[in-house]
Amino acid sequence: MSAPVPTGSSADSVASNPSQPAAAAAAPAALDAPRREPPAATTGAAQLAGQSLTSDREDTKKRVLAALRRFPDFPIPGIQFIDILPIFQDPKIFDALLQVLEAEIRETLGAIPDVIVGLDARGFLFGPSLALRLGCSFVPVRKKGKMPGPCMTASYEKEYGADYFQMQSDAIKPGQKVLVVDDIIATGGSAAAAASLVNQLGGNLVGYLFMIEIGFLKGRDKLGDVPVIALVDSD
Ligand SMILES: O=P(O)(O)OC[C@H]1O[C@H](OP(=O)(O)OP(=O)(O)O)[C@H](O)[C@@H]1O
Ligand SMILES: Nc1ncnc2[nH]cnc12
Repeated sequence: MSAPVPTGSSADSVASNPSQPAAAAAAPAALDAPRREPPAATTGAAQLAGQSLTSDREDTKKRVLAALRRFPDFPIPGIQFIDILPIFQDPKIFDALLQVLEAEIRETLGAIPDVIVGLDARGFLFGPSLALRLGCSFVPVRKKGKMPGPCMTASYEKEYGADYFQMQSDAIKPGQKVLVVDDIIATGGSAAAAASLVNQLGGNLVGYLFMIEIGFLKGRDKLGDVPVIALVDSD
């Protein structure tokens, strides 16, 4: 059942799976190049650049948290609804968000997925943009009855109700690496249903990505043993 979301927006935690390898970005050195330490000035510059990337990322998380609006008792009594739409009204925040999400995917997965699966409807707001940045496909999971042709269906329960998700039966090729993307993970019911559809289609689920995690609902416990990236925790 539902519990109200705390009103505070203090923490800005990344909930990446720490067991995953970071993407090694450095290009391999030429085989016949002599080995030598980089000059101290280069090391210092690289460190500064790294620090600046980290602080940019923390800054983006703070801006995302600050942009959220909270509405009590929507869509039903007892739910505090987190409204993400202001993020998309500000192109600077939206762009910074995409940049950080892309970096989180590259670092956590260490590879680019073949397909981003976005969940109806708010996963459609940024899933296709992320797919373009990564150079991978975008495939939607939609609420039942919206798509033509043969579809697979999964029922699920979420924080404020129950519903059915569908995917077109040929949307994913067997073995494709799939990342499930959505705006918010609350109870995890929606994301778990999307994962079951991906599995039914023969996809290889490599992880999940959320902008926001409502941590106290412990939705990630439903998601099994793949990396779960959540940019900020709303608790
Ligand atoms: O973790 P859960 O408890 O499953 O809840 C999370 C889901 O709920 C919201 O979608 P909603 O079904 O309200 O659809 P919408 O995007 O069309 O508003 C949200 O966008 C997630 O998809
Ligand atoms: N509290 C919440 N706010 C916004 N979207 C949600 N989806 C599930 N729970 C939600």
